[in-house]
Amino acid sequence: MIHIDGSYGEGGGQILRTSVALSAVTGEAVHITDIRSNRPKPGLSAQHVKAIETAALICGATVEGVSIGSTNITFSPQEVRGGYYTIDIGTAGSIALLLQCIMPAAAYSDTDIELNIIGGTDVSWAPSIDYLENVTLKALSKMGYRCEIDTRKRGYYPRGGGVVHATISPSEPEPHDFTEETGDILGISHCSNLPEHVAKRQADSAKDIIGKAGYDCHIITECAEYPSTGSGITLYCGMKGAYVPGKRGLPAEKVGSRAAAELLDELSNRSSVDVHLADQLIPYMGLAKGGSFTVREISSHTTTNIWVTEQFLDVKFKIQKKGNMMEILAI
Ligand SMILES: Nc1ncnc2c1ncn2[C@@H]1O[C@H](COP(=O)(O)OP(=O)(O)OP(=O)(O)O)[C@@H](O)[C@H]1O
Repeated sequence: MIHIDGSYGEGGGQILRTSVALSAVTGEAVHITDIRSNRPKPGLSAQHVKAIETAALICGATVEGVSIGSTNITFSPQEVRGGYYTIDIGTAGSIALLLQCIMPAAAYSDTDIELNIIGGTDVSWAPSIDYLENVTLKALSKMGYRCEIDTRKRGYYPRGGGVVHATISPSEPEPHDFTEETGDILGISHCSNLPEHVAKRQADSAKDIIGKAGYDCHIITECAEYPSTGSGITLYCGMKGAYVPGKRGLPAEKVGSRAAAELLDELSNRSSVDVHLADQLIPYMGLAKGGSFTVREISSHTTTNIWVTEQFLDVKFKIQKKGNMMEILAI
């Protein structure tokens, strides 16, 4: 059994998700202690419990200590099984983060895994569903990963109620050397149960800033009446993205301009991936035992994910400076 100190590095939810994911892939049981000790409310929250339970469901794992507030769990997996699973997170807990915990192992199933997930699609401190689809999954497809996402309803904080259908097909991760991709900036600006001009103003202010920086951009707007109320914008270009959720009291123009500034910051150097994608690629590069990318800076999520991945897999990551960027290679 592998022991993981959950307080290592970033000490948040990601150590837990990556540990459970790689335990499910390798079949090695894992005991995780001091879970989320660097967060104001340590231990498992509802969305972490749901992620572990879903991982357990798809690989027939027995678990111990999986309840809200728990700081210690044991996860003992068996074989990953294909099939159709319905998962209700019950809150606006992030569907993208639940998938982060499931996706590595799901690729090792003998048949497709179909998931119908109810929860949050556009919430804070997590990738938006549009980021997952247009940045993360696009990058992973270059490594042979196969997952289709269909967002049927968006879910915003606090009610959630978003519905996403994900189909993951069997595949083996392959090494890929990511290089800078240029092109037009694309985006999706959306709102639910709010006047249509909210989505439009978010998009217009982003377009204005992006245009002044000399890029062409195409941002679609979406206005709907879903069970929850909210707004947000995701912009992307190549393997880089920026997501900003709307917030009561935050003008729609600010939401759009923040997303534009964030993406332009990522595009201002020749790196191949953005700071968030960098941490998300690590477990797949570990499984592929190879590949590389450049990024403008290394986050503590990335160094923490490297550490966790090295605990489970026979792989080493090398970090080196490359001009004004950092390069990460899996060996
Ligand atoms: N705006 C964003 N765009 C893309 N990805 C994001 C964004 N914000 C956060 N992420 C990703 O979401 C993940 C969050 O990991 P983290 O450990 O903070 O998880 P968490 O479970 O939300 O943390 P905790 O619950 O401990 O507060 C990381 O993979 C990070 O790259």
